[in-house]
Amino acid sequence: MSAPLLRMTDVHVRLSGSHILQGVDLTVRRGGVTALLGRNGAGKTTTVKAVLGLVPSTGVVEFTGDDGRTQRLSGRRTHEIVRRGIGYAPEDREVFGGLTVAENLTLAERRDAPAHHDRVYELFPELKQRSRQLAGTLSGGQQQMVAIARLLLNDNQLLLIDEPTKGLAPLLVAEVADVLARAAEEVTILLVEQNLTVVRRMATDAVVVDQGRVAWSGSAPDLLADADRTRELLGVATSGGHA
Ligand SMILES: Nc1ncnc2c1ncn2[C@@H]1O[C@H](COP(=O)(O)OP(=O)(O)OP(=O)(O)O)[C@@H](O)[C@H]1O
Repeated sequence: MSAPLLRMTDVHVRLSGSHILQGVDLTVRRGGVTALLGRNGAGKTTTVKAVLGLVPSTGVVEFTGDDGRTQRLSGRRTHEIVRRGIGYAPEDREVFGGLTVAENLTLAERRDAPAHHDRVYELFPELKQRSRQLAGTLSGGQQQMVAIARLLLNDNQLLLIDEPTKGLAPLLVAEVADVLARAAEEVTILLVEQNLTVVRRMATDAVVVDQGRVAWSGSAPDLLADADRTRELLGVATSGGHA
């Protein structure tokens, strides 16, 4: 069996004197969408930041790229980690509102690698139509589309996407879920997501974090099919397929 794309082993994070991650062990399988789930404050964002070297951590984070080489990410600087082919869409999207859609994409180009504008516009024809529109005037869902499109511009192998549907109205949630589904056809995704309808739609695998530790991991459909377990782990009901 080939190595997982990403493996975290016994990762600890301490911030401002608090022990936030207390030995996280998780893997992200190549080719799927792994949902990173958990209650508010469980440690999901911190887990993603630990992969990227955005918070100080101990433990091991390993990445096995398409070339089959396993590389240790822990201890490396964020720009080196990103250059390995790991894209990040943070919770607040960070789209440049005063720039056009096209300018937002151009800014995401990496100097040392080809950028795939054609691929992005093919995947998201809406962005082609709106390429001259200021990103700040886009809907929340469309801004999220720009944020994800920027990640697909480069040859990333793993996307870390943090709560892309947070604070969006239901119609926009559906729009963003479409965007994610299109992105997932191209690249492996680790998705922090509280909306279980979105998780149900695309997640192949799930990891549940609770109080800085992994409380459950396995098949996402299996988890969501088990209403009692989902309620116990996430504190939400799954009846009717809605979060
Ligand atoms: N810089 C920091 N200093 C101190 N505590 C922090 C810091 N950053 C995060 N925390 C705490 O770490 C815990 C985990 O935060 P994290 O953002 O990883 O949770 P989360 O699972 O992503 O939550 P949410 O779903 O609410 O976004 C929280 O209790 C949070 O208050």
